[in-house]
Amino acid sequence: MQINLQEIVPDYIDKKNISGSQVWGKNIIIKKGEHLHIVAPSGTGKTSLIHFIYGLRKDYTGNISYDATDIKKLSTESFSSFRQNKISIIFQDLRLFEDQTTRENIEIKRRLHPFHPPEMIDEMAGRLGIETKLSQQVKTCSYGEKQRIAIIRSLMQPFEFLLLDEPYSHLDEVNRKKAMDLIYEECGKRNAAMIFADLKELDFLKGEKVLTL
Ligand SMILES: Nc1ncnc2c1ncn2[C@@H]1O[C@H](COP(=O)(O)OP(=O)(O)OP(=O)(O)O)[C@@H](O)[C@H]1O
Repeated sequence: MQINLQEIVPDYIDKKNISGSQVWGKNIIIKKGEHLHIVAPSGTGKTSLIHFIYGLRKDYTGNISYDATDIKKLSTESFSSFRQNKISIIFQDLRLFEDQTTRENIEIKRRLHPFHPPEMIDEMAGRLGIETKLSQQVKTCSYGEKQRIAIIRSLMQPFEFLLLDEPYSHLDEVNRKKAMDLIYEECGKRNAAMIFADLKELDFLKGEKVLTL
């Protein structure tokens, strides 16, 4: 399966102002197993693009298709069930259940569409240094801890595409590296593609495909 971006331009951007963009108005194909980094300053549309690809927003011209299926033509219900096995996401605003514990937040996702056994939650929490937070309510965790919870939650389901919207903004370099290693490993297990949006190119990502908005 592949994602095709065909001449996407958000409705709120004047087409006259996209000439410098490597994404808006261009044709881009993202295939299984590929890693694409979208690097752009604040307010240039990274979140919009991620939400377009995830099917949450349709306020753009152009077409986004998964293989031959144009996502604007899918009903909300059919795209939602398509996503369950094909697309996972880490939202910039994380969208965790604040009154539930870390483990509950991750386990809900794991149970809905299992890819890993429950023990994997402990293993991943240990790798990312939040094993002591598993029984703690999410609302009492720091934002950097919440980002790690959202990362682990996103890795519980099967997927062919993983969308990441500034997932490391509150993580120090050591924790970024640990999280990135885990994400790479999990994408590798599924031969999944990764689309990663961030403000700047991270040092350890150099050498991969980078496009600016
Ligand atoms: N429906 C809309 N109408 C008008 N402007 C919009 C709309 N949606 C987004 N924008 C504007 O488009 C720009 C891009 O927003 P977006 O959240 O996609 O940027 P971003 O690159 O993810 O920013 P950040 O790095 O700060 O999170 C912003 O200036 C935002 O105000």
